[in-house]
Amino acid sequence: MKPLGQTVRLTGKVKETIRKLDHRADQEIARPLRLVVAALMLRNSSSGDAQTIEVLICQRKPNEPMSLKWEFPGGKIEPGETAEEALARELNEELGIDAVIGRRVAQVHHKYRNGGAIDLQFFVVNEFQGTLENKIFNDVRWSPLVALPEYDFLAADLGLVRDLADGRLL
Ligand SMILES: Nc1nc2c([nH]c(=O)n2[C@H]2C[C@H](O)[C@@H](COP(=O)(O)OP(=O)(O)OP(=O)(O)O)O2)c(=O)[nH]1
Repeated sequence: MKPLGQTVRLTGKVKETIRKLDHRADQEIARPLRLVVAALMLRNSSSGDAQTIEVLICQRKPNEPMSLKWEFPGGKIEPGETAEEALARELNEELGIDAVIGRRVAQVHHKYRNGGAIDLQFFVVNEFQGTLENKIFNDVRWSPLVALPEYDFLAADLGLVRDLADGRLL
């Protein structure tokens, strides 16, 4: 038996293997799958005879990660919450409204380049009480569905944005 405190010499290959394992463990601990919910808040707008469906979109602040990208209002599900409860809470915190959460229309799994993965569920919101207030965003706008691809959306949203603009989802 070696006495305690004696240094064990590791070969370069063993050191490399340990370094890789450590690195993988760090990533898994630091970056669990984030469960996120977001709202497709819809309204009808009419000009003349034409009816357009508009959706509420929000721009992230300049000092946040993924700054100035556009997204749909929402956020992470907290422990003990259902997806609908989490979304109602987020809409209240971000926009000051009491929303009626409608049907779930899409679910997206996305891996960001920094290694973070998200599971994103989208719910329709057609009804809410209260006055919309921008509490945390750089900008908040109603956009016609067809105009959504003009905005610089978060990568995880791009497929959904295309489907909404092409009339494939709603
Ligand atoms: N609300 C919302 N989040 C989205 C969308 N698309 C998308 O990739 N996300 C991501 C951005 C965030 O990483 C995460 C939402 O978490 P969050 O609302 O708590 O925002 P956050 O920036 O504080 O997140 P984090 O840095 O703490 O991870 O989901 C979207 O359309 N809406």
